[in-house]
Amino acid sequence: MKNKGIFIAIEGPIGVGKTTLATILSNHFNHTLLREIVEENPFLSKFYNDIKEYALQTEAFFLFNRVKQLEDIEKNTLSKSQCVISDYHIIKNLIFAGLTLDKMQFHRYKQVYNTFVNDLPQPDIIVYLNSHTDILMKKIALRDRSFERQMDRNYIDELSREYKYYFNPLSIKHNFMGTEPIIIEVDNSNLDFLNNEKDKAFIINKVEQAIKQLGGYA
Ligand SMILES: Nc1ncnc2c1ncn2[C@@H]1O[C@H](COP(=O)(O)OP(=O)(O)OP(=O)(O)O)[C@@H](O)[C@H]1O
Ligand SMILES: Nc1nc(=O)c2ncn([C@H]3C[C@H](O)[C@@H](CO)O3)c2[nH]1
Repeated sequence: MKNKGIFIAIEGPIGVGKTTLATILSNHFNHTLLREIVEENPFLSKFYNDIKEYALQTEAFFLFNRVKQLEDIEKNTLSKSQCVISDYHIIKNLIFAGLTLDKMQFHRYKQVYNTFVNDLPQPDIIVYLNSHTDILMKKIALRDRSFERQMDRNYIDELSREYKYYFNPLSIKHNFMGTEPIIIEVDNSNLDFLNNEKDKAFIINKVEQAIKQLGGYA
């Protein structure tokens, strides 16, 4: 078992069920839950009204918040051999920024991203969730966050496509700063981790297997 705590991240497009699954897993394993900030981002509702105009501020805010959260989690939790389950991976900054920034902005943003992310803790295991766009749109509508009410189906479609690109097994090492986390890819279009015990046991078992592979204890 490594000296540091195991770091597990859940990723996938908007509304796929990251926070739901991260909460279930952190309760099951009794690990620290790291949740992304959402409502605290002062640009998000303006961003959804005018993506081009507010993209740079929005992406910068998300990036620096996540950098701070991950620095804190390294100092206060992982370095003390405690495990963490996070409802995001910092790679999502690149995935979103690649869609929302113009070419020159994205080029500069990537330089800043690389500078900061190099020193941050990297997850050992990533659960990558994906679902059909129809299902994502339905979940987003059911959750009914005010700033997501006009969510563009094409935006969700493009995001899902970008996620597939970033999580393509052939480009993992390149896209994840040279690291090779264990990736558990699950299409949860027809799974319900929250209400169906069999589905919940299925995903917990997958994570337990990955932890064993790392030589750790769940
Ligand atoms: N397996 C599931 N079956 C049915 N509904 C689900 C399931 N998982 C999550 N939900 C519901 O879908 C909505 C989105 O879930 P959640 O907030 O966990 O997604 P998320 O990926 O964290 O979203 P975001 O990207 O916006 O942070 C919530 O209303 C949640 O209750
Ligand atoms: N533009 C942009 N960049 C990000 O890094 C990012 N991370 C999350 N989000 C949006 C998606 C959900 O509406 C909501 C909750 O995930 O916040 C983001 N939007």
